[in-house]
Amino acid sequence: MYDNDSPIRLTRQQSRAVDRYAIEELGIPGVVLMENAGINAAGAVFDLLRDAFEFEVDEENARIAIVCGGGNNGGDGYVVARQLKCWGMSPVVYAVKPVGELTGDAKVMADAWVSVGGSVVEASEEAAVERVSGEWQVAHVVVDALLGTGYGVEKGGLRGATAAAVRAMAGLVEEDSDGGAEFRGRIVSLDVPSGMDADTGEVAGGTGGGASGGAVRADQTITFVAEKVGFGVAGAEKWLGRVVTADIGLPWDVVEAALAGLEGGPGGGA
Ligand SMILES: NC(=O)C1=CN([C@@H]2O[C@H](COP(=O)(O)OP(=O)(O)OC[C@H]3O[C@@H](n4cnc5c(N)ncnc54)[C@H](OP(=O)(O)O)[C@@H]3O)[C@@H](O)[C@H]2O)[C@@H](O)CC1
Ligand SMILES: [K+]
Repeated sequence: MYDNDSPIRLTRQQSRAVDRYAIEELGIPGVVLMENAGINAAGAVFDLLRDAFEFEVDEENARIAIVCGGGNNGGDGYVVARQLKCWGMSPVVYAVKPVGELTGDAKVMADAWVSVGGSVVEASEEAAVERVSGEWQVAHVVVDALLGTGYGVEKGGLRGATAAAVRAMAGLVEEDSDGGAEFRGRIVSLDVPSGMDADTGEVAGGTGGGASGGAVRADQTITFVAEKVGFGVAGAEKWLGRVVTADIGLPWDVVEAALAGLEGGPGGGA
């Protein structure tokens, strides 16, 4: 974690520039950045678990569902799963894209999770998500690793199994507030609550959601490097919950050097 209290907010382009600078200029592989992101996020999940369920949950009985998308945000989720397993927990990964169809860094991390004996429940069709999401109801922590900075509302709302998974996660909280089936867990989003546009804070369909709209309503968002510009927009706090910033193994002066190379410099949108 940085000790500078996230002094700036990053655009999507700036987030990408930081990753690219580390990979291309400094020679730090993308999987190293992803491992750092995931291990720091796992630490924050562990802290949340301890703080929220101090007297009833230990490593062996913690029920953790990690819902992974098909991009690098999903890759972070597979790292969180592996790290929590190192610490004695048995998280279950739910994958909206089959592990065999992943590419790049996310594929490396998903394969690593399977190699260490981790379990993956594949739910790449909407009906499958609806079937398995009942298991999230009894989780202590549901980790949202579906979409990060790669999603924008200009893409026209959410598609397929991802849309169903976002609806199911939103439903956990809604049922709770309606006095229906009680969800006593916490929802943690990695980098950005899935469905929120990191640049504008917009959510397709607004608060009404709809079949292809809505976003995950997180209790906590663990965001990488720095907050995103969209987090500062009025109304965004409804989706974000408490925001925690996690580093990806890059000292702050390196982040500033990466941003200095972009038009407008490191000021971001704060
Ligand atoms: N080394 C690095 O770069 C690091 C990156 N990091 C992490 O990477 C994240 C950015 O990753 P990213 O760029 O892969 O994008 P991401 O947010 O996973 O979304 C892509 C996925 O979304 C899907 N999708 C898109 N639109 C959709 C829609 N309308 N409805 C449904 N699905 C839709 C799209 O599907 P496809 O279009 O391919 O079918 C694809 O599967 C960043 O937030 C941080 O968490 C950290 O680990 C630090 C190091
Ligand atoms: K997310």
